[in-house]
Amino acid sequence: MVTTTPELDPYDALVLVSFGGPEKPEDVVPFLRNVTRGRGIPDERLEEVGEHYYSFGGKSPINDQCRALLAALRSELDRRGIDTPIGWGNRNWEPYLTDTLTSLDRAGHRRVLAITTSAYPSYSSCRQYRENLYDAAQDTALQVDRIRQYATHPGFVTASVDATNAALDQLRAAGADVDGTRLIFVTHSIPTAMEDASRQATRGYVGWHRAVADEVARQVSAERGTDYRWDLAYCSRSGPPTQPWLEPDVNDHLAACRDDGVASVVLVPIGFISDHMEVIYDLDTEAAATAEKLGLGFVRAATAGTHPAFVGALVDLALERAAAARGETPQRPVIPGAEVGADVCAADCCLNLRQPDRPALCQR
Ligand SMILES: CC1=C(CCC(=O)O)c2cc3nc(cc4[nH]c(cc5[nH]c(cc1n2)c(C)c5CCC(=O)O)c(CCC(=O)O)c4C)C(CCC(=O)O)=C3C
Ligand SMILES: [Fe+2]
Repeated sequence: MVTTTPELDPYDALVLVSFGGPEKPEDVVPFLRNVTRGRGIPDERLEEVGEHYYSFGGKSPINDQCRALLAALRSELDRRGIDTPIGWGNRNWEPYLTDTLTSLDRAGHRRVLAITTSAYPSYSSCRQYRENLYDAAQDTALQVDRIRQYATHPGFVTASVDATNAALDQLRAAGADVDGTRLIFVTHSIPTAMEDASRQATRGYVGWHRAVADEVARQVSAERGTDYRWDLAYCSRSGPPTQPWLEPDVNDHLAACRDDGVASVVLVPIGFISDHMEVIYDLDTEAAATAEKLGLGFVRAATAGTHPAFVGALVDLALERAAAARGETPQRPVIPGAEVGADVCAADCCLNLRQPDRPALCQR
């Protein structure tokens, strides 16, 4: 029989919702087809991205990272005496979200709380997940809610602060004078039209990243007694060259930093929660090579991964969402001056510019 634990009532199941990635070389092309269906990405870009995967044996690290996060969430729930099951479903690869929700439905679950591996507003990181939840829940009796967009939660920021400090320590151990190190916060580029749409109902994709970057830099600066300068740069641009995307590209920005007299940099990938392909290829391979060529000291800080502050924050966010679903008014921790993410998005949140009428869950 399906039961609920009081803390998570009314939810009787949790589900981790992620992007998905190939497990072996034969998966790469079908995975890329799933991701890019109807998105107008040039073939050359797809071949290029396919090579990124093949250069790592055709396997993305993202699925193993989801398994590690699931195990960490399970331990944290157990530690708090919460025995609610937690499932896992992806948007673009096995285990597919549709199959996961179908099995939860067949097992008698009714109210499911989704935890996405994407922390910011924007069509790609918010609404697209909610559209996929809508589609996946279609033939079930499930009611699916989602934890709020969480990048501005203090626990997520703590993980990045620790990672930035560790990266600065590593640079110093290698002999760099880290007082002048530039912190370069990095996230996935998106089309500028998608950024504009994200500002309709929230402070936007860029605004959220700037708030997180500012707070990480502030905490790191305070702890180390040095006023660190920071910038926000972007990776993983795709789409046709005629379409404007957020800039500067991280590689161009490294050159600009060198021209500015900077001797070393720490790249802090605040846009991603784990070391998936964008991180290990676009940053650890490509940007690291650019830095090497420029003679810049370079360390890439860890992503949140299974940092205890991050895992604890996700469980806190689930409890917060459950309290709100019960009609209570929970505390909603947020970093200073930043926006609290929405549990239930506004109708015009992160609009789908291609298919404005496509239905999505977790909105008014
Ligand atoms: C904001 C954002 C996140 C962060 C939020 C989140 O985590 O969701 C993210 C994550 C990811 N993106 C990933 C992979 C890909 N993204 C692509 C394409 C695109 N991403 C976009 C945005 C984002 N993407 C956009 C605007 C496009 C253009 C096409 C479109 O408008 O949709 C393409 C197509 C080829 C290419 O163009 O690069 C691939 C293969 C993987 C898996 C990595 C792995 O396998 O380890 C992950 C975690
Ligand atoms: Fe992407």
